[in-house]
Amino acid sequence: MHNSGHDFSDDERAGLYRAIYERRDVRSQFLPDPIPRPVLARLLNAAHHAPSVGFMQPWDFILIDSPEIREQVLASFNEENAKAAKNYTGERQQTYRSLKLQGITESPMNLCITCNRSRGGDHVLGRNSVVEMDLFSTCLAVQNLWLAARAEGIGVGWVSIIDQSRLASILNLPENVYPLAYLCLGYVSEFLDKPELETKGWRSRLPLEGLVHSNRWGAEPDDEALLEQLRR
Ligand SMILES: Cc1cc2c(cc1C)N(C[C@H](O)[C@H](O)[C@H](O)COP(=O)(O)O)c1[nH]c(=O)[nH]c(=O)c1N2
Repeated sequence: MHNSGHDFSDDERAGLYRAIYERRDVRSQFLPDPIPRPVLARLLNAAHHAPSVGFMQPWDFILIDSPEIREQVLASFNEENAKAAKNYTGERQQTYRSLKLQGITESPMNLCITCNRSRGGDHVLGRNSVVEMDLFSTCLAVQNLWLAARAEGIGVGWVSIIDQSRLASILNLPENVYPLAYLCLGYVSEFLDKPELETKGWRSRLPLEGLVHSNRWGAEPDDEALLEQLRR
């Protein structure tokens, strides 16, 4: 059968999967080396080629190198992180406190990807029933950038332990613009083999076979051949 969409070479396909499997959330391994502008432009362009509801392209990219702004963001992180630590007790809390959950000042740059909730006007194609579709679209821009960064040898860390309204005010965001992702970017000393949360015993990857259902929630697929592949 001729399949003209099957036009990735084996190497190209392997490269894409490699970026997917070897992408990591980076917090501790940042090097101070600046990101060359052509590389940064490629990452932003990768993000800008994400799918978006009604082709809304709700994202903007705030490049942050100001030490003062980063210190303000870090202060919000420290406050929110102290609150978050109180959700745990005993050994779990000790483990939580031992986790490094941001690289705001060590990374050579921070990037906030925002979602402009009113871009495209009142009626965006595909956003009529579920208004959050713009946020989901912006998440895809984040993931595009994250994968492209991996292929460029650049680590990305997502810091969500920040008060969003404080972040919006630090970055001077207009009313309709939501600070969707606060990211730390930079070259790294290494990409870890596994998520740090797994290595540190916080949580491990769930078996995929238990997450695949057939037609209705809870019904295990009776496709043994597929299940066997999923167990690998
Ligand atoms: C929306 C969102 C928000 C956050 C994260 C991720 C995502 C998708 N992650 C990273 C997260 O812990 C990590 O992705 C998982 O542990 C899996 O590890 P790898 O990304 O595969 O290395 C993350 N990590 C961290 O150290 N501090 C944080 O605030 C956050 N916040």
